[in-house]
Amino acid sequence: MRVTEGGIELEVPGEQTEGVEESVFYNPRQELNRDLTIATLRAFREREPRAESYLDAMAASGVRGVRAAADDWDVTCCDVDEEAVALAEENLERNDCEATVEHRDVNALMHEEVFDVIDLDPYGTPMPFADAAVSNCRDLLCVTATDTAPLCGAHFNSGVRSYSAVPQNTDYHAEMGVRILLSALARSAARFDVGVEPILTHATSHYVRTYLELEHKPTAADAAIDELGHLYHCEDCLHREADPGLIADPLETCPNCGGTRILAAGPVWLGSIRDREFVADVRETVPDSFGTAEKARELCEVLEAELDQPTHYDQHKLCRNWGLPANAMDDFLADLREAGYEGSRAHYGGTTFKTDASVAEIREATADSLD
Ligand SMILES: C[S@@+](CC[C@H](N)C(=O)[O-])C[C@H]1O[C@@H](n2cnc3c(N)ncnc32)[C@H](O)[C@@H]1O
Ligand SMILES: [Zn+2]
Repeated sequence: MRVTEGGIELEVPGEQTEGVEESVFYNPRQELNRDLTIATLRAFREREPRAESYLDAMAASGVRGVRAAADDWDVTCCDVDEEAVALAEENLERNDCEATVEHRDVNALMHEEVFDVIDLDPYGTPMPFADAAVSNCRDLLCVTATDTAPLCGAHFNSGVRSYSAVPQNTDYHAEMGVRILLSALARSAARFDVGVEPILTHATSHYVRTYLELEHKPTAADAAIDELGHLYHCEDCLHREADPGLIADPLETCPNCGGTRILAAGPVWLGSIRDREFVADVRETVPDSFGTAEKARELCEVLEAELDQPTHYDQHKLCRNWGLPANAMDDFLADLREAGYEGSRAHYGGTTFKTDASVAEIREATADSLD
């Protein structure tokens, strides 16, 4: 079947069912991910004009590589699957794009060649590719993780194995995934004296995507490790605390409700998940012609305003826990701000928000409007 995306045309094996293209080599549900990738590459090149080479490490149909090549990146597409490689070659040719195509295990390729930008887009966890990628990527590492159940603690053992960290299943599960992934990538990079700075990260429908600016310097690696810490979460009242540093000092009793059902997670990334200015640049770079332009810009806008507190709340879950009806999110946030706290929406869902107020303070600040 023929697919058009971001101004390029692809031929992929598969069928269109009810308007949705289904193919092992092309996932239409990742178009937002790819549109944001291209916008990020454009914004990043403005920031780092030296960046020229882009490795589409798991090319499949070659869609990322073709789109990057159409934008004048010096592209290498790699895939271990023979059919995928043939397809990527066809799709490059169909769009008059030039790129090097490699049929091999991308871990071997990354250990042999250095790239300015590496894009990891595997099925499931990216961690088997992290060492080769962080040590052989010069400037920008783009990573997708689709194994959200292990990342958020729903598949606990698998999460511990893949990420060498303890995830916990909480009401902020997608954000738990973001922070577990960033922690594991920061620790992988640190082993090669590389520091990571997440300049854009989002959790969207069953995947996490992050863009890490790399600095090859021991002190930068130390700075990234300084962003790690632990989270303690009360299962009874949803009170949570962030504990910076690698040595955990877990809460035994909840300071809010006195409960003892406390979950401890970590090491997680407690730092910022994006650079506000960079995200604004990405938003301004998204052209109207992209299929997901509106969604991509909206996501950037929310990310720009999102507070840096390491865990978001879900207004509906809080209200349910309190046995109170939820009101409009804007009124709820206005109450928080009126009481002197910071409050923002969060990109994890329509009822999610961030604040510097504790659960008890949120309840007090919003009580009059909810009763
Ligand atoms: C999720 S798909 C990539 C989708 C594509 N990047 C896109 O945006 O549509 C994952 C691809 O990784 C390839 N792959 C898996 N292990 C690999 C390895 N070790 N080296 C290179 N490619 C690999 C698979 O063959 C598959 O085509
Ligand atoms: Zn509690």
